[in-house]
Amino acid sequence: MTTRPQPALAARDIHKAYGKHQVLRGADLTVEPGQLVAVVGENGSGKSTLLKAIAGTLSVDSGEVRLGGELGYCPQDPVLNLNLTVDQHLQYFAAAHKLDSLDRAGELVGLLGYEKYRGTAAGELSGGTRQKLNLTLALLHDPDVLLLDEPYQGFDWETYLRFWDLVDQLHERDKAVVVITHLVFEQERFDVLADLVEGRLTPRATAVKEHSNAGV
Ligand SMILES: Nc1ncnc2c1ncn2[C@@H]1O[C@H](COP(=O)(O)OP(=O)(O)OP(=O)(O)O)[C@@H](O)[C@H]1O
Repeated sequence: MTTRPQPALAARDIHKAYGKHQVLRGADLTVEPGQLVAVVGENGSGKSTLLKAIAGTLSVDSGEVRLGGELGYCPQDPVLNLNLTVDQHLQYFAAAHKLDSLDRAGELVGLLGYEKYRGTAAGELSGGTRQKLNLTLALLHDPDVLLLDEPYQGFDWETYLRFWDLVDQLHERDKAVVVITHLVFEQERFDVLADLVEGRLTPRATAVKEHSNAGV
């Protein structure tokens, strides 16, 4: 008998209603290590609700989420303390994750190109730079499973391309990455597109990556 390696993420039969509005109706999502999955769907179809449910920041009505490693979650709206500087955020999050150094933080700040704002309070940052900090905080502890909710909102083109360099590096290092996206032109970057329709996910292997194991 062969044993399959444990998936990085397995969400099963997730149901979530807001009052009488049933948003998730048995959504399933399995992501293997090294897999890059896009969650696509119309506005209001429940993509952010699904990521919050998987991240555990929103309680669900039923269903189960299993993680094969540490989780990093980049929510759509940055959760920052507007009075704290970029460096203070990095220090506090590093302490919360019990990291020995800020090396990875420095690397990420350099990669996303916002070193000059390290001493600036979050409240004084532009929306795009705040989003860079939001993404940095999600990646700081080098998680195995990453949930990114439209992570490049407000990024200029150069930063957008750097974001994809970063995702490529994570992909190569066998991290599992789930990205909510609206951009049709970037969909070929993914191993799997998962359509969220009527509260359930349906996988499609992307044309260029049909070899990959569509794990939804
Ligand atoms: N806290 C809440 N209370 C009540 N309804 C909510 C709440 N959050 C979301 N909803 C509703 O649930 C549905 C799904 O919302 P969600 O934000 O998950 O969709 P989405 O697919 O991420 O949308 P978008 O593409 O616009 O970001 C929407 O109809 C939304 O109005």
